[in-house]
Amino acid sequence: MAELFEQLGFETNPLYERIIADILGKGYSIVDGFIPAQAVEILRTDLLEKYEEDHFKKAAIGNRTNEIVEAGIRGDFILWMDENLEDQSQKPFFERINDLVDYLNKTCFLGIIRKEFHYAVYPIGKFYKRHLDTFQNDDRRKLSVVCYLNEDDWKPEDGGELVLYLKPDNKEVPKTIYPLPGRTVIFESQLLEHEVKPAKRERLSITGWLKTR
Ligand SMILES: O=C(O)CCC(=O)C(=O)O
Ligand SMILES: [Fe+2]
Repeated sequence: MAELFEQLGFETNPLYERIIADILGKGYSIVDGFIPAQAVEILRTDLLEKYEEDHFKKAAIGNRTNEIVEAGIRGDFILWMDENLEDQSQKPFFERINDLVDYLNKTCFLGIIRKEFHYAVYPIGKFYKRHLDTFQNDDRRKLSVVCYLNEDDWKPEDGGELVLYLKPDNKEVPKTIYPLPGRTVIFESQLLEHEVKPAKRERLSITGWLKTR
């Protein structure tokens, strides 16, 4: 394959190849430093500014046209991001995502033509119960992408772990992932149930989906 890519003038990217192999092999990939530290800081400042200006809303369950706020299921606040606004703080993030999407489309025939991302804040004590990132009658979400924007001194005791419920050989194996700044988790939206454990400190992130259609 590498040789064919070479003939086509296509350069293989070892990191993206690792992400693809992870997802195909175990359904998820964790990439530390996917968002460089400086960009994380700029995004965090942007998020907090918008949060303090009250632009966020209580996150709902169901899709965008059928939303129900259920505090017993999820307690985070979100703000949808709009790439077209060309917000300078968000530009490096979207460039990074678009580069990955281009690569996935060239190599995996995933046909990702849409994406949606939102900032999320989990205030202290808030969580998101076990769920799947797909809706009834809507299977457009292929990959879920979560990028953490927490402070550098985030510790395991701060809670807010993402738990992926893996099912190798049909046996359930929980995988706990700490929301460390710059860390990005990519997983199969339709296959992997997951939850966010209660945050013991304000927890900041970007969550999004790479979609077909
Ligand atoms: O923030 C996370 O770690 C995951 C968030 C999540 O599962 C969601 O927003 O659907
Ligand atoms: Fe989710």
